Amino acid sequence: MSVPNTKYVIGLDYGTESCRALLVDVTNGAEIAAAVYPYRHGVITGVLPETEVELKKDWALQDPADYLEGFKTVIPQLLQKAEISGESVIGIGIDFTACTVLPTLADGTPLCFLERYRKNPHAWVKLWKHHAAQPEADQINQLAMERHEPFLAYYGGKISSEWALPKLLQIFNEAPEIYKATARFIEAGDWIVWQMTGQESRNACAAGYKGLWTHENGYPGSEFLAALKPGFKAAITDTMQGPIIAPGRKVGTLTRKVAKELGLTTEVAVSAATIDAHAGVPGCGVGSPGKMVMIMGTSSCQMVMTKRAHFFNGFAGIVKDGILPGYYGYEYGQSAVGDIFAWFIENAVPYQYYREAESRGLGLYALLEEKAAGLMPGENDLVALDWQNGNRSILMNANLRGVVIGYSLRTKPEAIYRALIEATAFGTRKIVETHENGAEPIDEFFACGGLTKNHMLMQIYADVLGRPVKIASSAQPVALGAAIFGALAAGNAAGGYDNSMEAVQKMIQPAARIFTPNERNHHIYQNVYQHYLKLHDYFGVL
Ligand SMILES: Nc1ncnc2c1ncn2[C@@H]1O[C@H](COP(=O)(O)OP(=O)(O)O)[C@@H](O)[C@H]1O
Ligand SMILES: O=C(CO)[C@H](O)[C@H](O)COP(=O)(O)O
Repeated sequence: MSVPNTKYVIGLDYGTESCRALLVDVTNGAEIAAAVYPYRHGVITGVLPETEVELKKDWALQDPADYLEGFKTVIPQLLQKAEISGESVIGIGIDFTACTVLPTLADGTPLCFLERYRKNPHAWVKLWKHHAAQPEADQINQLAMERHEPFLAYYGGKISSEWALPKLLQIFNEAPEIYKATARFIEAGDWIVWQMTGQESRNACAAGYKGLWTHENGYPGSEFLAALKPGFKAAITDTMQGPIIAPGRKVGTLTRKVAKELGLTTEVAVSAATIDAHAGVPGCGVGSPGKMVMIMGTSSCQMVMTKRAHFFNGFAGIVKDGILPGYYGYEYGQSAVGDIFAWFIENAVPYQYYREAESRGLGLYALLEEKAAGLMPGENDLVALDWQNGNRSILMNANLRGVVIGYSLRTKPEAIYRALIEATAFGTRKIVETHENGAEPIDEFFACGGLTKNHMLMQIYADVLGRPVKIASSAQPVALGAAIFGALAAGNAAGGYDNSMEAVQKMIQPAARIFTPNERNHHIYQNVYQHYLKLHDYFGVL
């Protein structure tokens, strides 16, 4: 039951596999209720739903109907679970995976909702992990280097095939009729805000990290676009324009129709969207520079803020005020982490392990964690590269692939599983060293995301980094970070906040657990990491 006069905010975290929601007491960040909506169509690969249309390799799509069903399912569930009335909700914040983009008509109707386009894969949402636009990214990088385009420096010297412009250029190259019908090419986070408020916006976070927009220079000019492809020169001005609004700023309030459908009022302020990883920073209680937040899920992102801008190769993006206002936000990433472990479980575990797990009432993750925890660092004699879905940071090349060396006839599945986990930790260490060499020292590490429930994995990360890793107090820190942006959009007058630092201090509890490095293990990993670096430098130049 609600406490009289308590005000609440809602955080919506649209991850790769599901929409997670929190109802939060705005005065202290207490998590009153939680709800999850697994996407009905999940990640679309292989075949387009309800058709026989086959998708090529490296394609990854989603159905925007799942996103609508997401908030329409979880928000009423929150109110019901908390037994509160909608009148006490003052704000909503939304974080979304990015660059997850869709083509729509001028009124926001997704092209894949229209019968005439539904069978064309280019009419659907291109999920952040859609890597089929690598040739377009290669062309953009090559031309930008030749023309000394200023935007390249803001992406560490190379943009990813995951970003918006390669994906739009792929549509232009492969589906002219879809490109012609595209009035808006919009981030899914901004599209959801649009559906809720009727107001179109482009959040400064995704525009900066994924859309080639910079505070200093705006979007790349039409000359550059025309040099890419003559008919492409108006691509950005035609489809990606819209007011650039920083996360935490109010875009609008719920429309009457949406408010009624959700059981909320039309007074509810909706913040500009942000990227899921970036919401994890305030959600972990970080509001100042020099602290790296690792958001560890299907993929991983490593976020850190600095007082001033440093330009060097290897980061995925730098945006002024991109994470929180007043600082430069750096983003790094690993395109596959949890995905690697899911792939291993689905493809490389013998049936005896499934039978053992079933007979003991364990999940496969738990069984593998138990067996792999029994191995000492280095005992598996294996070294791996974590590139099953390419390398985002620091090499920015989606064509790279995974490597495991050291197999013997004695190699067991748990040894391989542990080597894959160690490889993702080495990949994170390479990112940390690149940032500290190019920018400023990192004095604290925080982690959140689905992988933090694997304590063996978290201990390996602490041992490989040689640094303590603090685990977020919240079970859903990304959604909590989104709720903070909802409180900022509502503002102090409505019971929220006007200052992000105050919101973080009031709404976030101290870390739930700290994994501290085991010195002996760290010493062993120092040697194994040298082998990782040799593989990294040898195979990283594909
Ligand atoms: N115990 C575990 N150990 C390792 N990986 C796990 C474990 N549990 C889930 N995963 C992986 O975590 C990923 C989901 O992460 P999560 O943060 O929950 O979702 P999302 O990436 O959609 O935000 C999946 O790739 C899954 O394979
Ligand atoms: O590139 C991104 C952030 O900048 C994607 O949003 C992120 O990699 C996807 O996160 P998750 O794997 O946890 O869904």
